[in-house]
Amino acid sequence: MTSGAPRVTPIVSDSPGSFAWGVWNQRHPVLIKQIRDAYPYPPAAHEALEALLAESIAGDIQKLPSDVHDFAMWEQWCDDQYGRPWAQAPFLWAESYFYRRVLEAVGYFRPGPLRGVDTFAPFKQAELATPLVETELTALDALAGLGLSDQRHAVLTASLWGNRADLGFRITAKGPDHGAPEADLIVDDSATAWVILDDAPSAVVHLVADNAGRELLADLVLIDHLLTTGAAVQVVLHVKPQPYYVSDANGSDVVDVTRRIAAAPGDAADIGHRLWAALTDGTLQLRTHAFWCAPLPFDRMPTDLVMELSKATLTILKGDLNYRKLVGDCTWPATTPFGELTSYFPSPVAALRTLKSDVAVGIGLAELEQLDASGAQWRTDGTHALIQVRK
Ligand SMILES: O=P(O)(O)OC[C@H]1O[C@](O)(CO)[C@@H](O)[C@@H]1O
Repeated sequence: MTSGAPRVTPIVSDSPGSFAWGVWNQRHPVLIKQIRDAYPYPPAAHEALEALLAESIAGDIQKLPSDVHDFAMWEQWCDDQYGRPWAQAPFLWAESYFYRRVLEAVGYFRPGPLRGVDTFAPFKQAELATPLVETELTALDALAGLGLSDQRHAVLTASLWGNRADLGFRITAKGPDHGAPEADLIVDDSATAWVILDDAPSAVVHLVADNAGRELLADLVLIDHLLTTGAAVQVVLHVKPQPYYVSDANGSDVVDVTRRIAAAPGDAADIGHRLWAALTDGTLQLRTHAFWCAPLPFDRMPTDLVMELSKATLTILKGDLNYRKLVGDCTWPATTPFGELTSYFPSPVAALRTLKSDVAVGIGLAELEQLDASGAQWRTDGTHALIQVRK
């Protein structure tokens, strides 16, 4: 390298005190305990979970057993990481693989009574039962009385800040998980997103979901708004094919949350029934793909997914992990243009993300200096957010 520019490298977890290090050493021990307590797993599952925890904190990365259904896929995705210390593997790669190994430890894909039972369902269900959900559903009564631009602002920002409610993050997060007064939207390109939709005669929006529970609830309200106002003629909602990153949404979460909205009093019930009808008639399509749980950035998306997303008028990517996969989980200078890093993406793209990991791009220099000078953990504590759009 001849220039003096800083070298951009993948984020790894080997630096004690770093955010990534804390995920393995502080967050995961709590998470593994929560998983062990969530179901009456047999002794072998408890042992496998503890062994995975020890391996991932201080050991080398072991392969999945060769008889698992997705062994060949992981051989393709493995990127030569097997046999390396976990802490030296790219953080993005290692975390996704960790969640696959959790499923292996509890026998999620193995024959038996708990086969296919969502490892994280008890956490997701508890979140849906909180009084906050009731409050949020009641607040929907005020939506219809707003003008279009206020409605747009309300549904988009609810979907954005809903991302703060993720259950993996809550394990070590300190602040409140709702209506944070200190919350700060660092970049707001939302006007561009609406222009993209308004300029298209029959817009089709793809929304790549993140968490179930309150985040998915807000995403579904956004989807209903897009469909009822005609901003989109069709929405395609992408969810994970299996339990992942604790609270990531899968198909049954969409059904549960839609039912929960429809069962509420007031305007929420109408929204819930409209969503149910849209799912039934295909105006709202539900999709999944193995790649959504891959340990890889989106510039390595397989051709079938590229083809599918290339039909989108706009793809909305929710959450922190999708953001890391979109821009690359690397030590980018935070002023690196968002449009430059996402130019490969097959459609115009909007990222709605609260910051819960070190990666951040597309931030103005003055703003960045101010944030850094504040002394706050703004990149990781979930108090800040971005709405970034590339046409
Ligand atoms: O649910 P989200 O917004 O994708 O956030 C999950 C985030 O939590 C973490 O798992 C913490 O490790 C991040 O790695 C990840 O980006």
